[in-house]
Amino acid sequence: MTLLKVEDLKVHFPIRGGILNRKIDAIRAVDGVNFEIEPGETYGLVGESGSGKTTTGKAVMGLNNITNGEIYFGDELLNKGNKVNIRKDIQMIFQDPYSSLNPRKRVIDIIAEPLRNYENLSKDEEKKRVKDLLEKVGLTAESMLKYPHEFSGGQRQRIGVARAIALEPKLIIMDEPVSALDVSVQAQVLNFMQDLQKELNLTYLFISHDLSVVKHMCDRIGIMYNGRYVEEGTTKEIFNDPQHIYTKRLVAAIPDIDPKNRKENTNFREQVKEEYTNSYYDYFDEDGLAYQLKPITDTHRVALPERG
Ligand SMILES: Nc1ncnc2c1ncn2[C@@H]1O[C@H](COP(=O)(O)OP(=O)(O)OP(=O)(O)O)[C@@H](O)[C@H]1O
Repeated sequence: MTLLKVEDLKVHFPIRGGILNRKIDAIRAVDGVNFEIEPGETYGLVGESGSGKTTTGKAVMGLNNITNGEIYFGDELLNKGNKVNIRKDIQMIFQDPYSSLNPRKRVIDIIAEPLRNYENLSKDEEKKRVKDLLEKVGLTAESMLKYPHEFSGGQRQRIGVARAIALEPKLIIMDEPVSALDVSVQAQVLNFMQDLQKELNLTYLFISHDLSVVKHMCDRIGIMYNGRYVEEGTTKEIFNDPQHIYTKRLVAAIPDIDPKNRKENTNFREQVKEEYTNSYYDYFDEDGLAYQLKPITDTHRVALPERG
């Protein structure tokens, strides 16, 4: 059964003004988004800053009121109207381990917090659980008594992961989990998250602006632009056969790693540049918004205008 199903999700934030502070307009942060995530997969949500990725993740987590739509977790509808129920099966890891861990709390209190909210453990049981969680993320039991500033960035992200897995969730939403880390540490943390996924049967919603990271991590990818999807497909479809000009631009901007493909990539880049200059606006409606997605294979959907 599908683990997460998001149907026609809209999250609009009111813009207020005038002397009566009335709602005069709205920021359409998420504007009609549909996607499904299967158990065990890593689903990437990609787009530039402001495209609505974080707002989508927070809506699924129940951290935002929603304006419209339905969010299903398995066969359970999570939202009643605009309020989304918080589930312990869904946890979120944030971008910046420096600011998402309370600097005044010791690691034991940080990791035990969700346990204290949901489970009634004795002090000894709690200590044992925290020790096991620390071991699972590759940290020693002594870490328990330390404060976040005593750890490196990569270690802090591991503490965040230990807290996120404390309640044995099924789905983890990761919002730019490695963007704040040194490049040398990023691969280490990503590989560790992949290992953990296999070990604990986790499903990931992986939010990122970095396509090379997403390529490494994800099975399927949704590309967002301005609150809407422009394309969705398997990682192979998105990277080998991008259809929307916005996706093509993102893919063309990835630096060459393999010198064998350099000529091919330069040709692709030139082609995309030309298409961008000549036909960019054909890909959007008169308000500059993406069209409805249409399937071109069983797994690949693209926001292209009606032709003919
Ligand atoms: N609480 C809020 N109130 C008003 N506007 C908001 C709020 N949260 C987000 N927005 C706006 O919604 C839009 C989408 O923001 P969002 O953070 O979801 O984008 P993003 O793709 O995750 O970008 P980033 O990677 O920079 O976080 C932006 O225009 C943002 O300013």
